[in-house]
Amino acid sequence: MVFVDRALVRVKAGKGGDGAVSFRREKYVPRGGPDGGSGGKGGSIIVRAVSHKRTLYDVSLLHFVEAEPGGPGSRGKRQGKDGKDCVIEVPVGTQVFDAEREVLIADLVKDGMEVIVARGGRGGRGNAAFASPSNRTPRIAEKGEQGEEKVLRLELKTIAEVGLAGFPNAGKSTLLSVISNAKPLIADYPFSTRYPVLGVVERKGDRFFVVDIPGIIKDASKGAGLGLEFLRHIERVQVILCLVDLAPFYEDEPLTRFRVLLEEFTQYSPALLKKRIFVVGTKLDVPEAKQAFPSFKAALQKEGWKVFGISSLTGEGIEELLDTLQESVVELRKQEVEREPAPVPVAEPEAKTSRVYRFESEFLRRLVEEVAVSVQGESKVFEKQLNQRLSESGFMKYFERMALGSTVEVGPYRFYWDGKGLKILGE
Ligand SMILES: Nc1nc2c(ncn2[C@@H]2O[C@H](COP(=O)(O)OP(=O)(O)OP(=O)(O)O)[C@@H](O)[C@H]2O)c(=O)[nH]1
Ligand SMILES: [Mg+2]
Repeated sequence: MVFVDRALVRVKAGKGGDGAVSFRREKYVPRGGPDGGSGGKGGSIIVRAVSHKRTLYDVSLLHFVEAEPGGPGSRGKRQGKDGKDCVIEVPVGTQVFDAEREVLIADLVKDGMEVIVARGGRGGRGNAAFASPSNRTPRIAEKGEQGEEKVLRLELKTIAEVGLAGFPNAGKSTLLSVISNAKPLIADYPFSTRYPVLGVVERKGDRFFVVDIPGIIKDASKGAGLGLEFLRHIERVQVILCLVDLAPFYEDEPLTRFRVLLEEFTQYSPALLKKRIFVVGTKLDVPEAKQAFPSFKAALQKEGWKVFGISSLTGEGIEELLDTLQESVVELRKQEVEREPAPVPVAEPEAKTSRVYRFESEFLRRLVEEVAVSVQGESKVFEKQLNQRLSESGFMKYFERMALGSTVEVGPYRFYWDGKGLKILGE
């Protein structure tokens, strides 16, 4: 598998089909009326997140994607065929940007989430639609509308709760192989891991994701080693484990290596330091490592760090580490729900064209459900109460950036934005 986490692709939605000019021709009807049908709608371009993909490699080879045009209208008021939508599948965690305007269109953080990035053009009306008492034989029909066109920048930022960071050879991949289903490459030479590897830890009826990234060395932020390129993949984790090899094969002291690691984090993005960070001394089965551990731990504890000692070989300390990790993950997940609203996909600032926005927000879904249950099918009352609650919760401002007529999807509910509030969307 070739790992690629960025891609640029130009997309063009299908043109709408042209409307037809035609007149009814039947025996014994000398001058039949206009019967030219409308053109079909052009296909749209959709970007969808799927869990079985791990890389943007194939997408990066696409360069240009175009959806099918709508078919032309024809006689007998027959409408043209709609063009097929074109779906670009990307890994979960892909952010979709409009490259020309540098705005985030969507952040596809869950399996199955999708966004329409370019809408197909509307079909043109046929001459049947133009008949009026003053013009019974219109010879005009509309052309189909052009499909939207965009340049997309796709950027994959792995979604995982826990990230493993450390110098090359620290034992990151070995730990991942012991605690999760992943089978990463393990080797005694530096930079054996060349791209992020995701593993699932299943335990005590729960599961969480851990991502292993290539080793980091001094001056990585200036391009040394594999550079800080891959730190992007721990930007979204909740907990970072800093693995420090305590076996005596390095020039620097373990403490020094830990500080270098923190310094490289700072260079990349100070936000990383705001995450929960645990220090993990590794390879305690090696006698020298075992010996070095107490003073290493004491020194860091004095500064307020939480420190663990493990051996992936014997399993020492692993259960204790996992217990704490799981507690943290559960706790931080709860906080996340409380911290909402933080809707995704992100609405564009002052979007001009209407589109479908799917909000994967637990908070919003609950709010809609509560109102729905309380008013029991009275749609006018439902809309009124819903919009009131949305204003109170501060959610309304997200919708205000959308173009008029945009569709808003929340769980199984669909609405449209009428400029002031959400209205229920009938099929
Ligand atoms: N004795 C001992 N050796 C270990 C332990 N964990 C890892 N190793 C060895 O250390 C070497 C490096 O392990 P990896 O897991 O590949 O290290 P890494 O941090 O993923 O390295 P990079 O991918 O290069 O950054 C391998 O030879 C492992 O067998 C451990 O707990 N005890
Ligand atoms: Mg590795």
